[in-house]
Amino acid sequence: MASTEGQVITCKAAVAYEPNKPLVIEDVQVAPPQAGEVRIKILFTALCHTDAYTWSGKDPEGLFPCILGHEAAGIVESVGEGVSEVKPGDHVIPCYQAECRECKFCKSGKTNLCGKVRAATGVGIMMNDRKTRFSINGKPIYHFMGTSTFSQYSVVHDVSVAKIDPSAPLEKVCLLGCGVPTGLGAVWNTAKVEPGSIVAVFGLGTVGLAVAEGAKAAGASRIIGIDIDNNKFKRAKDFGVTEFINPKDHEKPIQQVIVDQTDGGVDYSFECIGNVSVMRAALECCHKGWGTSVIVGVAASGQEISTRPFQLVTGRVWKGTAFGGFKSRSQVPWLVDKYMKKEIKVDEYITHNLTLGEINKAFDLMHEGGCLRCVLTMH
Ligand SMILES: NC(=O)c1ccc[n+]([C@@H]2O[C@H](COP(=O)([O-])OP(=O)(O)OC[C@H]3O[C@@H](n4cnc5c(N)ncnc54)[C@H](O)[C@@H]3O)[C@@H](O)[C@H]2O)c1
Ligand SMILES: CCCCCCO
Ligand SMILES: [Zn+2]
Ligand SMILES: [Zn+2]
Repeated sequence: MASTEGQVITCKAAVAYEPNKPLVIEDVQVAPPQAGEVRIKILFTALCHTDAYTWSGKDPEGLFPCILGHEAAGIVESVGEGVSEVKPGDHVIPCYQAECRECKFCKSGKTNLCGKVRAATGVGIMMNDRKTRFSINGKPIYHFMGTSTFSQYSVVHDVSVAKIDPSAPLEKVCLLGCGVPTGLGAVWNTAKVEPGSIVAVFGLGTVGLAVAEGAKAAGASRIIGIDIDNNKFKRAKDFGVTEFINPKDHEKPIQQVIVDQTDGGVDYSFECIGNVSVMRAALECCHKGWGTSVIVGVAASGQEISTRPFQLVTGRVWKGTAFGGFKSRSQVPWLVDKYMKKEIKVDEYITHNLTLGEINKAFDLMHEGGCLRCVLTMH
């Protein structure tokens, strides 16, 4: 039993007090887990663009002050009443996409979404008492996405914790908390790309590269990478991209360029940016009759997509994905096992390693073209 069980833990955390203001490393109090909750010692966390999106203030669900972070790995410190699937000492990955296995969503067999704790995680609190477990000298600090991994300790719902192989390197598999599974799953679960398919990937960041890796594993015959930064192509080839198009090199709309180069359009396309104009292009570069476009990027609140209805009437399919359609508690352990068997990449997505104290520098790096994922050591 941890000596801290049942105690308030004071630890370091990066607090977002206001949109776009630097994160502040503070001594934060983390209350013990209540019923159905798990307190995790976060050892490693990566940064994702969705953290930056909320930090920017453009996310209506963004509440301040809060502790961001949702792509991490750690060890269970203590559990609340009724928690049976994890115990202190277990190696875990916190999951912003919960999996209760009891709600209408979990039982539908049609989605990886789960409704059990969303009403709380969407407003930065915990289900049990609708309060936060974080505070600074008595002042509450909101949770984020039910994970808040930019803290040395965090409290999450038990349905949002995936128990993983304890031999897996936490400084690597923390990436299996968001971006990499999202890209792989967009291909394997959401689109179900078949061997021989022609695939277009818009945006060659971590998510887009994971889409390319997933498409290669699915046997795609061509994987066309589209990015406005030419420097992305060289590295993208290592992930499976076979051709590269920079929209800036063409007068014609990018969807027309792709249609012309693929005898009528691609079988599958993936938007991995969060740009609603590109989402339209990604749909319209798909083949008439069957082409399917998957929206992965997170667009700013209030943004809307548009196309001519005839694009869909003539057979194109427009869909989206959250966490790549993976059921978190069930499939994150499977992804960790695939990594351990060298069947999927993780190391290759990590371009920088910093410490919690350097988190603002890490966010600056994230906005630089050369950064895919930066992993922070939390202790
Ligand atoms: N749906 C989900 O579950 C989920 C999960 C993780 C991330 N996301 C979202 O996916 C998106 C991508 O994440 P990421 O970490 O790979 O981001 P990233 O910023 O690292 O990559 C985006 C890439 O798009 C390129 N780009 C920008 N504008 C472009 C344009 N107009 N045309 C072509 N290329 C363009 C950039 O050069 C960059 O290479 C983000 O919006 C993120 O919030 C969604
Ligand atoms: C729930 C869909 C969006 C999650 C984005 C995580 O980066
Ligand atoms: Zn993310
Ligand atoms: Zn559920």
